[in-house]
Amino acid sequence: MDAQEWQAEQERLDRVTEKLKARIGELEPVVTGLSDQAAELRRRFWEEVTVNTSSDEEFEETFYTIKQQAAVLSERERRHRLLTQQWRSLNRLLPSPYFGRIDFLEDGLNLSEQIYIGVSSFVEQDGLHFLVYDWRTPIASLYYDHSPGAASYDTPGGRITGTMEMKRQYQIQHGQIRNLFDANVTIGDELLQQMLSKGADSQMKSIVATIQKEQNAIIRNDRSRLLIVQGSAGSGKTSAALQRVAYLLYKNRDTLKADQIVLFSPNPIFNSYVSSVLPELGEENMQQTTLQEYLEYWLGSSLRLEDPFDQIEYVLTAQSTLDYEARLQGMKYKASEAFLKALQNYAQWLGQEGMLFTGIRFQDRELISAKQINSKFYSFDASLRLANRIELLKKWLLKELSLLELKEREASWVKEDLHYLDNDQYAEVFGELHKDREVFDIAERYALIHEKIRNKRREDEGDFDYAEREEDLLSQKIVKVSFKPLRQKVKKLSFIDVQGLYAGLFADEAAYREKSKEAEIPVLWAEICKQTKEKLDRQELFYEDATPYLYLKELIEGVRTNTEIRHVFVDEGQDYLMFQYEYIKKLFPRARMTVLGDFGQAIFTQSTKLQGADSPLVRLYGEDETSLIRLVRSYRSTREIVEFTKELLADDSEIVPFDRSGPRPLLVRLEDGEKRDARLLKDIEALKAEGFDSIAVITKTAAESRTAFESLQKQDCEALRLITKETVTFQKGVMVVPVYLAKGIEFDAVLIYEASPQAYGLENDRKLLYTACTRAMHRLHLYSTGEWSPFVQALPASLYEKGPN
Ligand SMILES: Nc1ncnc2c1ncn2[C@@H]1O[C@H](COP(=O)(O)OP(=O)(O)OP(=O)(O)O)[C@@H](O)[C@H]1O
Repeated sequence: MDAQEWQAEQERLDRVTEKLKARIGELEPVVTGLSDQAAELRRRFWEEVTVNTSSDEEFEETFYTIKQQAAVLSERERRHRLLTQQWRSLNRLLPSPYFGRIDFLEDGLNLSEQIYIGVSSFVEQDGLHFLVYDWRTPIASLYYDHSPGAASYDTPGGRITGTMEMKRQYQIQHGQIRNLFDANVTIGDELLQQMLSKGADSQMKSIVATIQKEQNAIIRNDRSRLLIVQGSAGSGKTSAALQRVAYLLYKNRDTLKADQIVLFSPNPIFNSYVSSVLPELGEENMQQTTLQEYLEYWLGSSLRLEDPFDQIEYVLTAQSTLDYEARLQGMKYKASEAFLKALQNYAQWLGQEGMLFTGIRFQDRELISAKQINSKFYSFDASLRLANRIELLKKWLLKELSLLELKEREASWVKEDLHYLDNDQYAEVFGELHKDREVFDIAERYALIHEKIRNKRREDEGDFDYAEREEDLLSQKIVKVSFKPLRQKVKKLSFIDVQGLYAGLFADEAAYREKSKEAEIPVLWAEICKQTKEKLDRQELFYEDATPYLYLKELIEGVRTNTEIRHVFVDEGQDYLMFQYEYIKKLFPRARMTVLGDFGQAIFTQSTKLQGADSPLVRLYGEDETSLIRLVRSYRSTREIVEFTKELLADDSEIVPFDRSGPRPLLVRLEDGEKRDARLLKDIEALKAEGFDSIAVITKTAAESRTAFESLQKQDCEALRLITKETVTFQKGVMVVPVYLAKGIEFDAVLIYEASPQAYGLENDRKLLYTACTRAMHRLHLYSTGEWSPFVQALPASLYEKGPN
């Protein structure tokens, strides 16, 4: 770029910066002023209103003044919100107002427009000229989708075609241009190079300046009900998902609020890792949760749910015994479509017989027995759905409770209780007996007049039957309060013994066949039954039982839904079962779904393929409503690391490294654990000295993490952290972490603690090792105290260096 051109750009930047400053300066007093005004207005609300009710006209006038005052206040508050938002986004623009420019000549026009793109828009005072365009505007997609030449973009009014004459990128800091690139093919590899060669951070960064074309397609996809993104490790799935949230919030800003979007994350630490991207883009965070949290919420507190991390820990660490085999078979079966069908058949069977209820008890007495409930239930029209009959049953129970409550008022314990009431309860009843005495002066005056007009006195404690009425009311209250929990239980449908019903499926094989009409029963069914029941007897639930349990519950009780949510994002989507997708779909009937995942990283026992003809996910909403986007470029790791990790996968997954170079992965074999730890610590020190400050020692399991942590600590490793499933915030530093908790996160350097066949020997371990290694951005080391894992042994020697011991 010649100096003159650079100079011209800097001058333009200076002009924009000046205008930004001026606008911020203008807004500042207005923003603070408006805020003070609104507060003042709220404080003095009643002073501005003269309440006069002496005549109808006065009354009406008072009413209108109040309404007017409220409208003024709400308008001030709205204006304040808008201006504050504007003021904030201008402040965000100030240090670096834009990152891109395109010159676009629209067909049919003879003058090309210079379009500068930044994190939000900045318009001249005239309201017509955009000094900066928000990256989410339709025209800005030119920047992401095209290189100079013929180009087009879509607007709500149709497609605009033309010619892109130039595409330029900027790195601006504190109002100074640090770098300028004229890009001709994709969005400047050079800028991307610079971004990617930086160190890992404790928080994910926004990528708006360098979004790639295929990522832009994900971000702006508006068509499908279900968008599936299958992308290799480090291809920017999570990044694209977060920018997509920002895009949706911008595009639908009048109708969509951040809390109408939910992101399902793989673990709590990931939540913390991604939580700053949207605020950085000036948007509020969407709701973030884990499926576990959701399942626990809907299960209620009666059952303790195993979490997926304990489940995977069991799978990875337990010995191969009959119990273990049965559990694995159980997990597989309980995730299958056959089991889903079995539950549906079971629900049908329950329509005819076998429902289980718990009686309604009160003070050691059975008010309504389970048998009564049962016969009432089966007295309803058998053609009605289970859930509808349950609804009728609930209504009936509430009615019965009202009748019983009425009777209960006469019970001797109620009379007893009357003597022990406190003053507050009396005061409450007094208030109720005098409830037609108004609190406000105006209203009381009105009531007095009314009394005179109707010539009817209001009731009073002077009345002869006051004491009797007081006692009645108090008794009524006492019983009502005692019955309240019963009513609540009925409303929550706790009279259905769902736990018993679920356990009932696991009685014995013959019963199961009858209830579920299932023909193919797992070989170790007896063992599976025993395990499931034992767990339930302890008021616990295996993780694999959680979704089927809730599914059965909903078949009986009716589906619970959340109609507020409009967009659901599922990250690490390969780790969810079809059962769980069905559940999420039902839970959020008005939402569109975006599922992001990588089958190469499917480390849980059961997983869902996201693409291909055999992907069950496509059946969720049907092919017509589903789009699939594949990402194959990997941005996280250096070329050498990607080439190494790619070979770890047995299939021919297409994974293309971004061309950023670094040292080849290092393999270090040591005689024993002690030597390995010493070597590892030395390497950590060397990596720190090189400037890397996010270093992870990755183990296969949590148990191994703990051992590694303790033994490394003994050797005096400073500030080492152990990451467990309880860890909720992600910080930079040196840490020991089991691979399944490092999902979705990245580190400058990754050290695989033990890459021997004992750790990664079975076919199931392949993806674990792959997932662990793909967390590395710049350096990857593998250590072993024995042989190398067969997956490492199979790699061509040209892909790695062998370290000195
Ligand atoms: N267009 C881009 N510009 C700059 N950086 C990018 C871009 N796309 C991805 N990256 C970077 O690549 C890294 C990986 O991105 P991200 O975590 O979104 O990938 P992922 O596909 O979700 O990975 P994984 O499945 O392995 O967890 C991040 O550091 C991200 O900032």
